[in-house]
Amino acid sequence: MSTGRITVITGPMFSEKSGELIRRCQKLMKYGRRKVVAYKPAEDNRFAKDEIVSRIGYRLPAISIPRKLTEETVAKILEQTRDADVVAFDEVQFFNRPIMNLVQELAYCGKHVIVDGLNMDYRGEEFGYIGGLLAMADDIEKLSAFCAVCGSAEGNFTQRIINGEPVKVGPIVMIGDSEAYEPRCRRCFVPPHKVDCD
Ligand SMILES: Nc1ncnc2c1ncn2[C@@H]1O[C@H](COP(=O)(O)OP(=O)(O)O)[C@@H](O)[C@H]1O
Ligand SMILES: Cc1cn([C@H]2C[C@H](O)[C@@H](COP(=O)(O)O)O2)c(=O)[nH]c1=O
Ligand SMILES: [Zn+2]
Repeated sequence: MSTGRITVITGPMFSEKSGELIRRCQKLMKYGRRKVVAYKPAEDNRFAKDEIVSRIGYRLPAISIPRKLTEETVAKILEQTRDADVVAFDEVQFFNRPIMNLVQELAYCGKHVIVDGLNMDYRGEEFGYIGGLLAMADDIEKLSAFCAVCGSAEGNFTQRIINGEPVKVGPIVMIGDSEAYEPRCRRCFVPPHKVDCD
Protein backbone atom coordinates (compact mmCIF):
# COMPACT_ATOMS: atom_id res chain seq x y z
CA MET A 1 0.00 0.00 0.00
CA SER A 2 1.27 3.52 -0.78
CA THR A 3 1.94 5.90 2.06
CA GLY A 4 -0.94 8.31 1.47
CA ARG A 5 -0.59 12.05 1.28
CA ILE A 6 -2.67 15.19 1.80
CA THR A 7 -2.14 18.19 -0.48
CA VAL A 8 -4.02 21.43 0.21
CA ILE A 9 -4.25 24.18 -2.41
CA THR A 10 -5.61 27.40 -0.95
CA GLY A 11 -5.97 31.11 -1.63
CA PRO A 12 -8.64 33.70 -2.46
CA MET A 13 -11.08 33.55 -5.36
CA PHE A 14 -9.44 33.90 -8.82
CA SER A 15 -6.06 32.61 -7.58
CA GLU A 16 -6.30 29.54 -9.84
CA LYS A 17 -6.97 26.94 -7.14
CA SER A 18 -9.30 24.90 -9.36
CA GLY A 19 -6.92 25.22 -12.31
CA GLU A 20 -4.06 23.93 -10.16
CA LEU A 21 -6.10 21.01 -8.80
CA ILE A 22 -7.25 19.99 -12.28
CA ARG A 23 -3.74 20.28 -13.75
CA ARG A 24 -2.27 18.11 -10.99
CA CYS A 25 -5.00 15.46 -11.37
CA GLN A 26 -4.70 15.39 -15.16
CA LYS A 27 -0.92 14.88 -15.00
CA LEU A 28 -1.31 12.11 -12.42
CA MET A 29 -3.86 10.39 -14.70
CA LYS A 30 -2.03 10.86 -17.98
CA TYR A 31 1.60 10.38 -17.06
CA GLY A 32 1.40 8.75 -13.63
CA ARG A 33 -1.33 6.31 -14.70
CA ARG A 34 -3.14 6.95 -11.46
CA LYS A 35 -6.87 6.44 -11.01
CA VAL A 36 -8.40 9.75 -9.91
CA VAL A 37 -11.86 10.21 -8.37
CA ALA A 38 -12.92 13.84 -7.86
CA TYR A 39 -15.76 15.39 -5.85
CA LYS A 40 -17.37 18.81 -5.71
CA PRO A 41 -20.16 20.31 -3.59
CA ALA A 42 -23.49 20.01 -5.40
CA GLU A 43 -24.46 23.52 -4.28
CA ASP A 44 -21.79 25.13 -6.48
CA ASN A 45 -23.07 24.47 -9.99
CA ARG A 46 -21.92 27.84 -11.46
CA PHE A 47 -19.99 26.32 -14.37
CA ALA A 48 -21.09 22.65 -14.60
CA LYS A 49 -22.84 20.01 -12.49
CA ASP A 50 -20.59 17.01 -13.03
CA GLU A 51 -17.27 18.68 -13.68
CA ILE A 52 -14.78 20.86 -11.88
CA VAL A 53 -14.22 23.80 -14.20
CA SER A 54 -11.51 26.44 -13.94
CA ARG A 55 -11.89 29.93 -15.36
CA ILE A 56 -9.28 29.31 -18.02
CA GLY A 57 -11.21 26.31 -19.26
CA TYR A 58 -9.64 23.26 -17.64
CA ARG A 59 -12.23 20.62 -16.82
CA LEU A 60 -12.25 17.44 -14.76
CA PRO A 61 -15.17 15.00 -14.33
CA ALA A 62 -16.39 15.08 -10.73
CA ILE A 63 -19.12 13.57 -8.57
CA SER A 64 -21.44 16.13 -6.96
CA ILE A 65 -22.03 15.56 -3.25
CA PRO A 66 -24.00 17.61 -0.71
CA ARG A 67 -21.85 19.98 1.31
CA LYS A 68 -23.38 18.67 4.53
CA LEU A 69 -21.66 15.30 4.65
CA THR A 70 -23.54 12.54 6.45
CA GLU A 71 -22.24 9.19 7.69
CA GLU A 72 -23.91 7.58 4.66
CA THR A 73 -22.20 9.94 2.18
CA VAL A 74 -18.83 9.39 3.84
CA ALA A 75 -19.32 5.59 3.70
CA LYS A 76 -20.29 5.86 0.02
CA ILE A 77 -17.20 7.92 -0.80
CA LEU A 78 -14.94 5.40 0.97
CA GLU A 79 -16.58 2.65 -1.11
CA GLN A 80 -16.42 4.59 -4.42
CA THR A 81 -12.73 5.34 -3.92
CA ARG A 82 -11.66 1.85 -2.84
CA ASP A 83 -9.52 1.33 -5.95
CA ALA A 84 -8.58 5.00 -6.53
CA ASP A 85 -5.02 6.25 -6.15
CA VAL A 86 -5.96 9.92 -5.97
CA VAL A 87 -9.08 11.50 -4.43
CA ALA A 88 -9.74 15.20 -5.09
CA PHE A 89 -12.19 17.65 -3.48
CA ASP A 90 -12.94 21.05 -5.03
CA GLU A 91 -14.31 23.97 -2.96
CA VAL A 92 -13.45 22.13 0.23
CA GLN A 93 -14.33 25.17 2.39
CA PHE A 94 -18.01 24.37 1.86
CA PHE A 95 -17.99 20.94 3.51
CA ASN A 96 -18.92 20.37 7.15
CA ARG A 97 -16.72 18.85 9.86
CA PRO A 98 -16.73 15.19 8.63
CA ILE A 99 -14.54 16.36 5.71
CA MET A 100 -11.56 16.37 8.09
CA ASN A 101 -11.90 12.74 9.17
CA LEU A 102 -12.76 11.70 5.62
CA VAL A 103 -9.60 13.29 4.19
CA GLN A 104 -7.47 11.84 6.99
CA GLU A 105 -9.03 8.37 6.57
CA LEU A 106 -8.49 8.37 2.78
CA ALA A 107 -4.83 9.26 3.34
CA TYR A 108 -4.48 6.47 5.93
CA CYS A 109 -5.88 4.14 3.24
CA GLY A 110 -2.90 5.10 1.06
CA LYS A 111 -4.62 7.63 -1.21
CA HIS A 112 -3.15 10.91 -2.35
CA VAL A 113 -5.87 13.35 -1.34
CA ILE A 114 -5.77 16.72 -3.13
CA VAL A 115 -8.15 19.44 -1.98
CA ASP A 116 -8.60 23.04 -2.98
CA GLY A 117 -10.50 25.72 -1.14
CA LEU A 118 -10.77 29.33 -0.10
CA ASN A 119 -8.50 30.44 2.73
CA MET A 120 -10.90 33.09 4.10
CA ASP A 121 -14.52 34.12 3.73
CA TYR A 122 -15.62 37.63 2.74
CA ARG A 123 -15.11 38.79 6.36
CA GLY A 124 -11.45 37.81 6.32
CA GLU A 125 -12.05 34.83 8.62
CA GLU A 126 -11.05 31.19 8.21
CA PHE A 127 -13.50 29.48 5.85
CA GLY A 128 -15.02 26.21 7.10
CA TYR A 129 -12.45 23.58 8.02
CA ILE A 130 -9.66 24.85 5.78
CA GLY A 131 -7.51 25.58 8.86
CA GLY A 132 -7.80 21.99 10.13
CA LEU A 133 -7.03 20.64 6.69
CA LEU A 134 -3.95 22.86 6.43
CA ALA A 135 -2.81 21.54 9.82
CA MET A 136 -2.97 17.92 8.64
CA ALA A 137 -1.53 18.57 5.14
CA ASP A 138 1.72 16.99 3.96
CA ASP A 139 2.13 19.77 1.44
CA ILE A 140 0.48 23.12 0.89
CA GLU A 141 0.24 25.36 -2.14
CA LYS A 142 -0.73 28.89 -1.17
CA LEU A 143 -1.84 30.92 -4.19
CA SER A 144 -2.58 34.63 -4.62
CA ALA A 145 -4.52 36.66 -7.16
CA PHE A 146 -3.89 40.18 -8.42
CA CYS A 147 -5.60 42.74 -6.20
CA ALA A 148 -8.61 44.10 -8.11
CA VAL A 149 -8.07 47.57 -6.61
CA CYS A 150 -4.33 48.27 -6.83
CA GLY A 151 -2.96 45.45 -9.00
CA SER A 152 -0.60 44.09 -6.31
CA ALA A 153 0.28 40.43 -6.81
CA GLU A 154 -0.51 39.84 -3.12
CA GLY A 155 -4.28 39.49 -3.37
CA ASN A 156 -4.89 37.07 -0.50
CA PHE A 157 -8.38 38.22 0.56
CA THR A 158 -11.78 37.96 -1.15
CA GLN A 159 -14.01 41.04 -0.88
CA ARG A 160 -17.77 40.60 -1.28
CA ILE A 161 -19.19 43.50 -3.28
CA ILE A 162 -22.81 44.54 -3.70
CA ASN A 163 -23.62 47.56 -5.91
CA GLY A 164 -19.90 48.23 -6.17
CA GLU A 165 -19.38 48.48 -2.38
CA PRO A 166 -17.88 46.09 0.18
CA VAL A 167 -20.59 44.46 2.29
CA LYS A 168 -20.64 44.39 6.07
CA VAL A 169 -23.07 41.55 6.82
CA GLY A 170 -24.62 38.58 5.05
CA PRO A 171 -24.55 34.80 4.96
CA ILE A 172 -21.13 33.19 4.85
CA VAL A 173 -22.13 30.95 1.96
CA MET A 174 -23.28 32.84 -1.11
CA ILE A 175 -22.42 31.28 -4.46
CA GLY A 176 -21.22 33.87 -6.96
CA ASP A 177 -18.52 35.07 -9.27
CA SER A 178 -17.04 38.42 -10.36
CA GLU A 179 -20.41 40.18 -10.01
CA ALA A 180 -20.19 39.68 -6.23
CA TYR A 181 -16.55 39.06 -5.35
CA GLU A 182 -13.08 40.42 -6.06
CA PRO A 183 -9.60 39.51 -4.84
CA ARG A 184 -7.83 42.18 -2.80
CA CYS A 185 -4.54 42.71 -1.01
CA ARG A 186 -4.45 43.41 2.74
CA ARG A 187 -4.16 47.17 2.17
CA CYS A 188 -7.23 47.34 -0.09
CA PHE A 189 -9.37 44.73 1.70
CA VAL A 190 -12.10 46.33 3.83
CA PRO A 191 -12.99 44.09 6.81
CA PRO A 192 -16.62 44.26 8.08
CA HIS A 193 -15.79 46.48 11.08
CA LYS A 194 -14.30 49.10 8.74
CA VAL A 195 -17.03 49.09 6.10
CA ASP A 196 -18.75 52.25 7.34
CA CYS A 197 -15.55 54.14 8.20
CA ASP A 198 -14.47 56.99 5.93
N1 LIG B 1 -7.59 39.47 -10.24
C1 LIG B 1 -7.19 38.34 -10.81
N2 LIG B 1 -5.99 37.79 -10.50
C2 LIG B 1 -5.59 36.63 -11.08
N3 LIG B 1 -6.34 35.95 -11.98
C3 LIG B 1 -7.55 36.42 -12.32
C4 LIG B 1 -8.03 37.64 -11.76
N4 LIG B 1 -9.27 37.86 -12.27
C5 LIG B 1 -9.54 36.84 -13.11
N5 LIG B 1 -8.51 35.97 -13.15
C6 LIG B 1 -8.51 34.74 -13.97
O1 LIG B 1 -8.98 33.70 -13.13
C7 LIG B 1 -8.18 32.53 -13.35
C8 LIG B 1 -8.25 31.64 -12.10
O2 LIG B 1 -9.43 30.91 -12.17
P1 LIG B 1 -9.72 29.61 -11.30
O3 LIG B 1 -8.70 28.53 -11.56
O4 LIG B 1 -11.15 29.26 -11.56
O5 LIG B 1 -9.50 30.21 -9.84
P2 LIG B 1 -10.07 29.84 -8.41
O6 LIG B 1 -10.48 28.41 -8.42
O7 LIG B 1 -8.93 30.11 -7.46
O8 LIG B 1 -11.20 30.80 -8.15
C9 LIG B 1 -6.81 33.08 -13.63
O9 LIG B 1 -6.03 32.14 -14.36
C10 LIG B 1 -7.13 34.32 -14.47
O10 LIG B 1 -7.27 33.96 -15.83
C1 LIG C 1 -15.48 34.79 -0.22
C2 LIG C 1 -16.69 33.91 -0.30
C3 LIG C 1 -16.95 33.14 -1.41
N1 LIG C 1 -18.04 32.36 -1.47
C4 LIG C 1 -18.32 31.54 -2.67
C5 LIG C 1 -18.29 32.26 -3.98
C6 LIG C 1 -17.94 31.16 -4.96
O1 LIG C 1 -19.16 30.50 -5.31
C7 LIG C 1 -17.05 30.21 -4.14
C8 LIG C 1 -15.58 30.34 -4.41
O2 LIG C 1 -15.28 29.96 -5.73
P1 LIG C 1 -13.79 29.98 -6.36
O3 LIG C 1 -13.73 28.69 -7.14
O4 LIG C 1 -12.80 30.02 -5.25
O5 LIG C 1 -13.73 31.16 -7.25
O6 LIG C 1 -17.29 30.56 -2.77
C9 LIG C 1 -18.91 32.29 -0.39
O7 LIG C 1 -19.90 31.53 -0.41
N2 LIG C 1 -18.67 33.05 0.71
C10 LIG C 1 -17.60 33.87 0.81
O8 LIG C 1 -17.41 34.53 1.87
ZN1 LIG D 1 -4.52 46.26 -3.30
